[in-house]
Amino acid sequence: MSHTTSDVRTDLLLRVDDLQVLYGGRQVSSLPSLSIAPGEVVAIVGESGSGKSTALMAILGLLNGTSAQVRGSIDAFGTQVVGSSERQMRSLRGSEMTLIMQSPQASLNPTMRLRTLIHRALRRHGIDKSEAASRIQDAMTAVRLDEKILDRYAHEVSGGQAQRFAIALSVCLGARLIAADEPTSALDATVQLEVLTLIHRLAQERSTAWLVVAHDLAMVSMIADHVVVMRNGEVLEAGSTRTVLGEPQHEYTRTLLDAVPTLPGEGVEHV
Ligand SMILES: Nc1ncnc2c1ncn2[C@@H]1O[C@H](COP(=O)(O)OP(=O)(O)OP(=O)(O)O)[C@@H](O)[C@H]1O
Repeated sequence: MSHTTSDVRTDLLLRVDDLQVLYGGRQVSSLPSLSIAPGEVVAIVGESGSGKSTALMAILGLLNGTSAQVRGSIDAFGTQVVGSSERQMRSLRGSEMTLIMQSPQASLNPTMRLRTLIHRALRRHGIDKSEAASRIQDAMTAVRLDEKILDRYAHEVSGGQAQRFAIALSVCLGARLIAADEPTSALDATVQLEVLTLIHRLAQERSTAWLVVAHDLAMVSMIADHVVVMRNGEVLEAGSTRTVLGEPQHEYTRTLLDAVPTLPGEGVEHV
């Protein structure tokens, strides 16, 4: 994941250099270097307030035009996110890269059936009806959800189903990078494992890249290829998950690891 400026990789979907986010002159998040290629899962971990979500929001361009001061370079799909207009970012978000929230039910419009939501999203991105039907079928198969569920409203599905639906929506739109902010925190343990398995499978089978914010290292060890450990707005260590979690260099990472109870059962291969 780390690189030097001479190390040019043409397959990268995302490349971040010297990112800093400040509010009122105070640095709340920074990422010196991060890159993601197709099929890679990168996790940003750290305790509450360490700056994980802020980094994710900056990468998605969601801090552009806010009181946040964003410095550095974020190249997403060849577009420079820092300083981009909301119009430019909108065409990128929802097609090339999407965001999955902790609780998708809260962000899904409660007055519409899931089928309407998915059709509207596809229409907004210029996908016609016949193409939409085949994309929906493909995405629902990918996330292992029965298409019948599309006749329901968001409040009529479980948290796990809603999260799968949110992922299906991203798949439908053709997202090559899915950013996810604590995608399993609101789910119970068995369902968490199902969603992690799904993330892992989409990365493996469809080369979907993932940037996942998490505080749960058990989850990270199951799905992530690379991990970035943050504290107080700074990166403490970063590298392959095997190295960072297997031989943590920083006392803080060891503390986070000590806080992991036991890894939940099988279902996903450990990286
Ligand atoms: N709009 C804002 N204005 C001022 N400070 C902010 C703003 N948004 C976030 N912060 C600050 O930035 C810091 C990092 O917050 P962030 O939400 O990125 O942390 P986090 O690691 O994702 O935590 P959590 O796991 O609790 O979501 C915090 O100190 C927070 O108070």
